[in-house]
Order: sequence, then C-alpha cells, then structure tokens
Amino acid sequence: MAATAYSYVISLFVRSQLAAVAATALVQVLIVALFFVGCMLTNLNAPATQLYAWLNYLYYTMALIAPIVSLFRALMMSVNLYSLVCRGATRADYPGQISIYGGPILYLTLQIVVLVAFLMFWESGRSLEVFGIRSKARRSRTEAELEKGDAAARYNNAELEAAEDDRHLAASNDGLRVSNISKSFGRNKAVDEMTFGILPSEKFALLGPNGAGKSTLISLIRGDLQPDHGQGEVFIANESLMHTPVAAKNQLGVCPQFDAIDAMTLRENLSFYARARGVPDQNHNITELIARLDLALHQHKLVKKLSGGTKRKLSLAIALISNPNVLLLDEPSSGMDPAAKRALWSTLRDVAVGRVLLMTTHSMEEADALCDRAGIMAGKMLALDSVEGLRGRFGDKVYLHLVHKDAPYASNEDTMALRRWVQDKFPGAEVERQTFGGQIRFAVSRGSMGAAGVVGARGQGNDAGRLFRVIEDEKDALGVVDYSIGPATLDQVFLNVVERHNVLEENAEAAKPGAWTLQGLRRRKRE
Ligand SMILES: Nc1ncnc2c1ncn2[C@@H]1O[C@H](COP(=O)(O)OP(=O)(O)OP(=O)(O)O)[C@@H](O)[C@H]1O
Repeated sequence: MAATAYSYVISLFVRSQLAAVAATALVQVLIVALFFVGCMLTNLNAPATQLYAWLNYLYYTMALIAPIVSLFRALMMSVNLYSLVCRGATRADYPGQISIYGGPILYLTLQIVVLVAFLMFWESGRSLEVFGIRSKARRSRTEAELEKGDAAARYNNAELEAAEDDRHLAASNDGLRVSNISKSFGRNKAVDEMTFGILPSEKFALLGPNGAGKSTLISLIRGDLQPDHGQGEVFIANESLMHTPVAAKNQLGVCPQFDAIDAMTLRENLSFYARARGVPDQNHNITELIARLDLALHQHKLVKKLSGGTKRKLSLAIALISNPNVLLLDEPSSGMDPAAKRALWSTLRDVAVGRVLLMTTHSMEEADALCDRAGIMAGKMLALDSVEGLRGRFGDKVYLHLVHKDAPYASNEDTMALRRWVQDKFPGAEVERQTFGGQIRFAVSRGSMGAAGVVGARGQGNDAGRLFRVIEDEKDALGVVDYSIGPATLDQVFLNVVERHNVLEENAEAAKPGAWTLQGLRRRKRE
C-alpha cells in the first residue's frame, strides 16, 4: 500500500503513465542500490561494537525516502537467522520488536498515513492557502483588486469581448464563470488570461486550432490542473473551484476527449461511476440515462465490443450520471459518423436544458448546429459572441446557389452563360470549380458588392436582401428557376478570426489525413 501511494505521488509530477512507472521503478531501484552499498560499506568499516547501531542509523534515515528500503530490510532480516534471533547476549523472542520487523512495519504504516493524507489533500484540489500559506505572486495582487470585482481591472483581455461578456459574468452565478485564468507549461503559455461566462441552458462552443489550449482550459475548469501562481477564479454553479473545490467539482460532469471507460459492461461502468459519485437511487438513474441516450440494446455488452459512437455516448452518460449543473464536453462527437453525430446533437440539445454546456470541437458544423455562443481561442480568447454575432462581425461573404430551369440536364452553354453572368455581375466572386448540369455555387464578399453595383441596385436593405432583389430582377432572363442565399459559414468566420490574429497551428505538417486543420479549411475556402 505504501508503495502504491508512493507511485501515485510520483505520477503527479510526471507527464504520462509510462513515465510514472519508469520514474517509480528507477527511483526505488536507485534508493535500494544505495542502501545496499551503504550496508556493505558499514559492514566493512564500522567498529564491531557499533555495527548494529550504524546499520540502524542508515536504515532509519534511508527508509524515510522510500518504502522499498523497509521492504528490503525486512527481506534481508528474514534470510539472516543471526539478526533475527540474536540480540547481543540475549535471544529475541518476539519478531514484532522494533529492531526486527517492527521497524519496517512502523515505517510503512506511517508512510501509508502520510502519503494517503497528502493525496487526499491534493485530490481535493485545495491550495496551500488553507494553511495560511500564500504564494508570492498571489500576495502581490492587492486584496482590493480581488474584492472589487472591477471587470476592467481583472479581465484585461484588451481588444476582446470581455466587456460584452460582463452581462454573462454578472448573471452566471448559477452557471460557469471563468475569470482571468492562465496556464503555462514551461515557456509555453497554453491558456492566457481567459475570461468568459456561460449561463444555464446556454450551449457554448470553444473553438481553436490544434494546440490552442482548449483541453488545457477544460482541465483547469475540472481542477485537474492548477492555474499559474494560483491566480484567476472559476465558479461552477456559484461554487469557487479554488476555495470550495469539492463542492464545485460536484456540480461538474465531464466527457473527456478520450473515452475513460473500463473493461466491464456498459451498465456496470455506469453503476461504477454512480457509486463513485455517490448518486442516490442509482438503478433508477442508470435506467433513465440508458433509455434517454438510446443505449438499451448495448447495456449488457462489454465496452470493448462497442462501436466508437456508442463509447462516446457512454462517456456522455458517465458525465451525466450525477445530474450535473455544468457539462464539459471535450470533442464529444469525435470518431462518429454523420448520422450518429446528428443523433448525438439532438440528445445534447435535450440534456442541455437547465444546465451549462461547454464543448470543444473541431467541427464548425457541430458548433453551428448546436451552440448559441462560441469563443475562438488560441491561448487567448480571440473572439467571443453569439454564433450569429460572430457571423455578422467576421463573416465577410454571402453564399449563393443558382439552379437553372433545365438542371440537372442543362446544356454546357446554359451553364457557361450562368457562370459568365456571375463573373460579370460580381467581378470578385469566388465561383466553385464544379459547375455542371446548370447548378452554380459562388461566394460574394461584402466589399465587392459595392464595386459590382449591387448596393445601388435598389439601394435599401441588408446584403442578402439586396442580392435577392438583383437575382429576382434577372432570374427569368437567365433561366434560373431556384436559388438560395446563405450567410457566411462558421468555417469562414473562424478562418477570418485566426488569420486576423496571425495564428499558427501546432504540428500542422503532422496532422492526420482527414483531420480538421487550418490548411484544410483554407483549401476548402479557396475551392
Ligand atoms: N501536460 C503538458 N505538458 C506540457 N505541455 C502541454 C501539456 N498539455 C498541453 N501542453 C501544451 O499546451 C498547448 C495547448 O495544448 P492543448 O492540448 O490544450 O490544445 P488543444 O487546443 O486542446 O489541441 P487539440 O485541438 O489538438 O486537442 C500545446 O502547445 C501543448 O503542447
């Protein structure tokens, strides 16, 4: 037990499980080797009358560093009859004596208590402030600044939408409120003074290129990572993650990027997490969730036999098991086919009622279809608004689709005539390469509409309205029977925002084929 707790403590300071196993093994082997060498040198050099005393000093000192030393001493004793039985001129009659197995047992017991207490403290997410210890950086912030709640002083996301988000921050006592939180890994500032708030029943998408810091931000909100210098605040349903972490975490349900599920059946997994989170009336809750997420057919299957999509649903069910007020979803639909995605979105719409839903996603389509608000980040928050607001501010194109009356059998001449009309009418228009069968899709930037004289066509209305009138006026002459005019896609908004901030994507060259990348979006934008 002591060794397990010891390994757990080491794992807190390394980056992966493999590194934890390697570091634990290495540390213990090194310490036991040192102890062994120390024993040998003591045997060679200590005066005969002092030998046992010296060996005891060595043991009681080194055993403080690692439990393996106690185990090693007990093993050495067990194979040495003399040291087991003889105590100077007398005979040892009790193996539990402190100089026999009692010493190692006492040390191991104390280590279990100390290490488990440390782990409980660590896992509770409390900072050293509970003991009145405050970090230098924290002390340097004036109490007045923390107490005043002056958004301008605290949320210095300069050009950004912190001010716009004040309404949310002020009103989101029951929701999620993230204030001025940062996280660095060495020199890499993964999350840089993030501030935003989400109200109950609101669905918020966190968007950003690879390496933008989305997962790091989720880990900060979960309390898995501590923010830099203990600064910043996260309130989850009005509970402070920094000051009342257990209460705050009880309000959270998390669906991580990688399915954290065990080799049991689907129902057993849910039952395990329900017990772990102390859910009352577990059977009823599990049955409800299984029905709601349409998992009944799979409930007795081993999870390793489930499809990727069903595993994602199980992860979502685990996140929902304690009926949390705030739901964090890290790329919830990754690995799902389009039909499964749509089914999941509809489920998410249902389960989001009355609670905060914060999701990270690489799919603009998903953010567009599901979320009310979105934040585009790359370390810092670059843009934050409702999806429509972002489209209005950063989507500088309008998309059109014209259908000829003979489509899909329109002649090449008719199609080319349509194409020529588009190019004459909207000189800067980006026309899709594949225009055949009498259908043509193109995008017109708002800037080029004025140049094309569209603004002057009838003078009034918004861009889509003006285009609508231009096409209505000419559609009969062109033989157009059907057409649609749509706003900028979130893809385009996203690209405009990251290009404006000159954001580079992490590991762009190494991206997997088919993965969502800035390059992929740029290519699609050009086509
Ligand atoms: N434990 C860690 N140690 C060191 N650096 C880290 C650690 N976790 C993340 N990073 C770094 O922090 C930055 C943000 O990573 P993060 O995983 O949060 O990005 P992301 O937006 O979630 O990316 P993706 O979309 O690819 O999942 C990256 O540069 C990453 O290399």
